Amino acid sequence: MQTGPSCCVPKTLFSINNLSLNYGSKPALKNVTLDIYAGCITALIGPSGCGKTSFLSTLNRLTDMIPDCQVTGDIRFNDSDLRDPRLDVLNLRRDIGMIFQKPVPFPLSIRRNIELPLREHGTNKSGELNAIVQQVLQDVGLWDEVKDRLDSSALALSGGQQQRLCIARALALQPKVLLMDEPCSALDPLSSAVVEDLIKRLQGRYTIIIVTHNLAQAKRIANYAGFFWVSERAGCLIEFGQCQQIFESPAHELTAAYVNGSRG
Ligand SMILES: Nc1ncnc2c1ncn2[C@@H]1O[C@H](COP(=O)(O)OP(=O)(O)OP(=O)(O)O)[C@@H](O)[C@H]1O
Repeated sequence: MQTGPSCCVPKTLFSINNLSLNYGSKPALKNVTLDIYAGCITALIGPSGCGKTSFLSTLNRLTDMIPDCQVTGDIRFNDSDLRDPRLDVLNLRRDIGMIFQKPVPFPLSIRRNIELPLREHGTNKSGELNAIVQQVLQDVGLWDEVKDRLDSSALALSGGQQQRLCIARALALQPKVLLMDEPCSALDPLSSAVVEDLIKRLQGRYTIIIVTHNLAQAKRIANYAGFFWVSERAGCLIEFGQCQQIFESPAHELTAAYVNGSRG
């Protein structure tokens, strides 16, 4: 099986130090420290409940919206304090888009799905909107499939097409980062392969952090991988490194057991 390419010169985009997260009194993440490199695909792997989604949600401050969720530790993004309470969170989420497991198009036309966030961020000229709609649909390989029905409901698209539309909608805002939470797991195998190919093509232009339970997929597309585990009832990062190293010569025995299928 092919392993993901390694990034040439790693340049830190997120620097995360001693990140912990509690839901009320229940710890979900404990002392997570790692760097995420610009332009690379980083896969987060590990068994259910080890805090991968919680970790992802701290990176665009979605955790702010969860009552009783407390985050401690340091997250630097582009050398700025991402946890600074004065930070403009709307702008942060423009820079750091999120794609969810289940595609969530708005119940609007294909065109309006992409235009809506653009209009919210101040782009209103129809020529500019049309150009962006075409560009991002081409970027996700959907243009030829939908160019004759841009004003039809997005809900009539297949699951895989809906997921590519959601990625196009995120790309329209010209993010630096895409956070992807199991973006293929709700799709049939063919659609999943199409979305996976798309993610691979986006590597280099965007920094991508993807949570996946599909180890073969992580191995195929990621440059770096982080392995999470539950230890003393909280999620923790056991090992982080180049994808090939994590899968072929893991330093930790738990990582080896997980990637070889004997644990998790
Ligand atoms: N909003 C919440 N309130 C309370 N507990 C939560 C909340 N979200 C997650 N948890 C708990 O935090 C822990 C980590 O959950 P999280 O979803 O981050 O793990 P995960 O590794 O992404 O799991 P999965 O692979 O199943 O999606 C789990 O024990 C979960 O039950």
